Amino acid sequence: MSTNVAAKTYMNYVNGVWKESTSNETIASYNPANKHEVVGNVQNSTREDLEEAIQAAKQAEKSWKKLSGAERGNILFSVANILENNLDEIAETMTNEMGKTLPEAKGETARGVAILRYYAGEGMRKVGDVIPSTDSSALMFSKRVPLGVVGVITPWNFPVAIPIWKMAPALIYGNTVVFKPATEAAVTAAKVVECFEKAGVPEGVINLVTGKGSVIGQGLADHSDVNAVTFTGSNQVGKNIGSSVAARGGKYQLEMGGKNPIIVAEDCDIDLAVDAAISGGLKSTGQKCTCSSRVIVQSSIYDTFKERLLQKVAEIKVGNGLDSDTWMGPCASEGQYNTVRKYVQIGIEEGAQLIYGGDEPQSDGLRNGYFVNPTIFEGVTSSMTIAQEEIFGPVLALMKVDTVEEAIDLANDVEYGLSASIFSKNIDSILSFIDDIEAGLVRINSETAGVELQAPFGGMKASSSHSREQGEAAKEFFTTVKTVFVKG
Ligand SMILES: NC(=O)C1=CN([C@@H]2O[C@H](COP(=O)(O)OP(=O)(O)OC[C@H]3O[C@@H](n4cnc5c(N)ncnc54)[C@H](O)[C@@H]3O)[C@@H](O)[C@H]2O)C=CC1
Ligand SMILES: O=C(O)CCC(=O)C(=O)O
Repeated sequence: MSTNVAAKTYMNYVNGVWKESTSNETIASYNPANKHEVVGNVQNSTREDLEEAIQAAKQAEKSWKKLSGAERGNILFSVANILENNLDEIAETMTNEMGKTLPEAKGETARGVAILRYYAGEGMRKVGDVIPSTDSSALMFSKRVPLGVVGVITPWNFPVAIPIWKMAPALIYGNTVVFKPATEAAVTAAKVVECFEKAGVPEGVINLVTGKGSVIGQGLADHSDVNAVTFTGSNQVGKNIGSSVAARGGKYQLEMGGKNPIIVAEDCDIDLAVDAAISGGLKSTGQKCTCSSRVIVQSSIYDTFKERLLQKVAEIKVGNGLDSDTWMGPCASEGQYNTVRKYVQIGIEEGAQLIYGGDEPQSDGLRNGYFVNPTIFEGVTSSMTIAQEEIFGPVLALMKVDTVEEAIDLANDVEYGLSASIFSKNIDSILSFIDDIEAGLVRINSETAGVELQAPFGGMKASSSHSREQGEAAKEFFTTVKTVFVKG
């Protein structure tokens, strides 16, 4: 464990108090644009720390759930205002900590504000239905009630939006939270939790415990006082969490990987499709579960599409996300950088043709960061590893097909089913795509990435545990239903 004394050390937040871990150890969170810069040190927490947080959350739930939805909503409105007032600082921390460009980080933080306001409003909306009883003198109704303590385990790629789209609905419906963020974004997470503290969220209602996934994340999954766990991250970790929570009868929700296709049909607006492949595939350095990674193009327009794509990709400026002319920042960590390099090598070895990138930018200012150039392969077939596995990097695989039917079959030929898009002006192709594509997010003439907070979000197949997040769908996960029968 390295502690950099020059960088600030961030504490856990347990029962309304910022406190050190009982381990007396911290973990450094590095700037991926400059691997020598420590953005902050976070607590390397122990199971003892976690136990204290879970018990605080359990205790706090008794009075938190007794507040009216409107009262809880007022507190979330306040969190939203405080986050908005601190937007620039939090966005800058995000860029420093995980590399996405400052405009993207600001956009994400503003989205966090909007999500908080959306769920604050939910506090005033209905939590049940009156159902006619067969007994005419009885009143029967359903009432949604909180689950109890919710464990929130989040990744580094959306360090503000993902924690907030899990914590805000958990809280508004009366649950309390123990939040374990990815270490690569834990400083940003601490700043988000500060907004909840400043808004007057009562002690124990939200708790932050940083540390290793195998200790704190698994500890949440295993603990019988944690009634539900919501997770976003890799498939491997997600599946383990799901089985651990299920084994003790808890509720779980997993949002995991994608291998999202964009189909480019011969009748489409090619320039729009090129822009969508670039924006959907390479923004955030390809580190979104909704990123386009397979570009499936009809053969009659393949050469034109490829030529325009190569022209546009050549204009991309890779650099530090804080620089105003940077379009694409670094990979978020050394591990992520190594993963991208590994997949580029596998692509070459398996016979795909590398037609752009695959290397690092050569500028002196970028040597200390985890930068890679945007990368394009062609001649990719469905059996290749780079057509099947989530890379989570700026790598596009071009695949050629003769018909839209063939394109849809190819698009479905992966274990994932998160997001998928088609570019076409033909209504028959569009309708077939809507019906036949195996994806939770179906996008027509629009890139695969892009999520609206008021709509259900989640995937089919191995991409999720089949529940949905965000919008009204969140109510399904964060509450359970009582059916009440009243007779005078
Ligand atoms: N679907 C998505 O949005 C994301 C997908 N990924 C995928 O996962 C790959 C690896 O990224 P990682 O950051 O390592 O993801 P990860 O799945 O290891 O980490 C996600 C969260 O789970 C926690 N965690 C790790 N091991 C755990 C364990 N054994 N028990 C409980 N919690 C645990 C982490 O600390 C973090 O908070 C990426 O290359 C990408 O393919 C990563 C981040 C987000
Ligand atoms: O595309 C988005 O805005 C959300 C993506 C996401 O949830 C993720 O990458 O984990």
